[in-house]
Amino acid sequence: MSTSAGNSLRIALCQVRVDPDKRVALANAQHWVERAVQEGAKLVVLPECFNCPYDTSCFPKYAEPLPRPGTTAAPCDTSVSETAGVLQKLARAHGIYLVGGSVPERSPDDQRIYNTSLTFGPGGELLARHRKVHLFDVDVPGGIRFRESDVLSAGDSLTSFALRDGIDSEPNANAGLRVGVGICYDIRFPEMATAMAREPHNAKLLIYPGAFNMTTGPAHWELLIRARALDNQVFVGACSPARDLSATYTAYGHSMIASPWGEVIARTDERESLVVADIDLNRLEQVRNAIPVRKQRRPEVYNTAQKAAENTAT
Ligand SMILES: O=C(O)CCC(=O)C(=O)O
Repeated sequence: MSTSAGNSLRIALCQVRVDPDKRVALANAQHWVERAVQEGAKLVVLPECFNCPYDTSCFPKYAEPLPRPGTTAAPCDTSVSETAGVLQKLARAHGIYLVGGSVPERSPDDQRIYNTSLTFGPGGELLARHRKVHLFDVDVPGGIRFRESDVLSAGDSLTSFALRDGIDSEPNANAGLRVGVGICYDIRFPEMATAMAREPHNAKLLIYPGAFNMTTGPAHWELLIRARALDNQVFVGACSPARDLSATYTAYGHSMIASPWGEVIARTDERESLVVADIDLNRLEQVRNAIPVRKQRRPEVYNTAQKAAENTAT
């Protein structure tokens, strides 16, 4: 069966276990990406911090300098970034789009550390680099306290990439489809998803490598994924690490994909596993035509600062 035919694209989320040994974690990620390829996936996703324990004390130690888009026509220098080299090789060997979860990045420019996602295309080209925009600084009494900003710096831009023609030398009906990328806590910010779903990005699929926890996961993970899908009428895929009770931070798991109708079309539990779904763009158009909220917006009403000024003036 063709998996990028018609108006449909097969995507897979790899809910992998993160081993504290980076080499083992990379080998395990490779194993699961290859399983996703066997399932016919053309766009494959890894979770947040898939090569490093999600722990601020680990980020500086695991951080690598990463390439920027436009600088990797040649193979990534694996002596500089082992992780980028592995991701690039996998994308090229299998002719897939690979959203490489996220990893701690040490910027060669300012030595700051970012939580960064690299996306490679089917030719091994680096298509996108997203630095997490919203850092996870929270304090939930009796639940979880975490402060990414103790060691991480925040990115300052939105990220999307487009699928090109000719995956596997087949004409790709999804050429031009734009995919937006955010990282974990970024999903809590509706304006960010909406900005990616509007021009000039016009993303129809939003991907969030994430690692919710045992306090906020059960409460908010599915709700946020479905909400971002429904309010923007887009597909949303959110990919978590598998739950590991021996880790200092226990990931919730439950990677899932939601449709523009706001329903979950594929999901898993907390174990190491794959989530596979066909993203049907005809379905997206049906939803947008049936309930045309994107055309019915009234931004002039929502601009409350301007409204207040107008009311004062009259
Ligand atoms: O928003 C949440 O509850 C979890 C966010 C998180 O774990 C992260 O940003 O890494």
